[in-house]
Amino acid sequence: MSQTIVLASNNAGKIKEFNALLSQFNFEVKPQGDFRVEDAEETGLTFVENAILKARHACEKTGLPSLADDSGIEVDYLNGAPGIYSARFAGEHGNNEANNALLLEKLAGVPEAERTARFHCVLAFMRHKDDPTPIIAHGTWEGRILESAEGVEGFGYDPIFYVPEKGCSSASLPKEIKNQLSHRAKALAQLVEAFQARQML
Ligand SMILES: O=c1nc[nH]c2c1ncn2[C@H]1C[C@H](O)[C@@H](COP(=O)(O)OP(=O)(O)OP(=O)(O)O)O1
Ligand SMILES: [Mg+2]
Repeated sequence: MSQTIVLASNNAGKIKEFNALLSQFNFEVKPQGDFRVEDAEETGLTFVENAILKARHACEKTGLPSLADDSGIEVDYLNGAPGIYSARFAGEHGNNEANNALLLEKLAGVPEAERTARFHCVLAFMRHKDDPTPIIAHGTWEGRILESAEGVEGFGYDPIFYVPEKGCSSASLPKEIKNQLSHRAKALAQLVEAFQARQML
């Protein structure tokens, strides 16, 4: 019998990646949209708080265990912005084109060496809405911000995120490669270790 886990996200790009990344496990992972769960309010001041808020909200609405992802990009030249506000950087939540355009504009004329950035992904797994010990995992992916968009794969900031180890943007990588290298892949590997330590796998 496979256990159902709700994926506490309404982001289609993330949901696709999780489907691929989680296919090796014996869980049935269903996006919260299947249960008509709407976005939780992301009022936290850290990725960790927001991930817990989202996971708790999905547990509350469905009565099932849930996994949430709060992620974003930290740009050194902007002292860490957009960070936890990545999805709403240009104002409208989830407008990737506007977010990318604003980030390129803020970095106009900034030399390559000062364009360093990293993606963060924090995962929170909760067994139920009152779970006092959510499992938290965190992965990062180092790169820098390009001067213009490149590539059509992925989502969000992928077209303007340069991956030094591959010499191209993350939107130019086949999804299998992104899923080996990304902040999300690393966080998930950490989550799996925590599941193993708790004898959940
Ligand atoms: O691999 C990635 N490649 C490109 N961009 C990415 C990635 N991972 C996160 N990001 C960006 C997208 C969004 O601007 C923000 C996440 O915001 P975040 O609130 O966690 O997600 P969201 O509101 O889109 O969906 P939801 O909260 O329903 O999971 O960081
Ligand atoms: Mg969100």
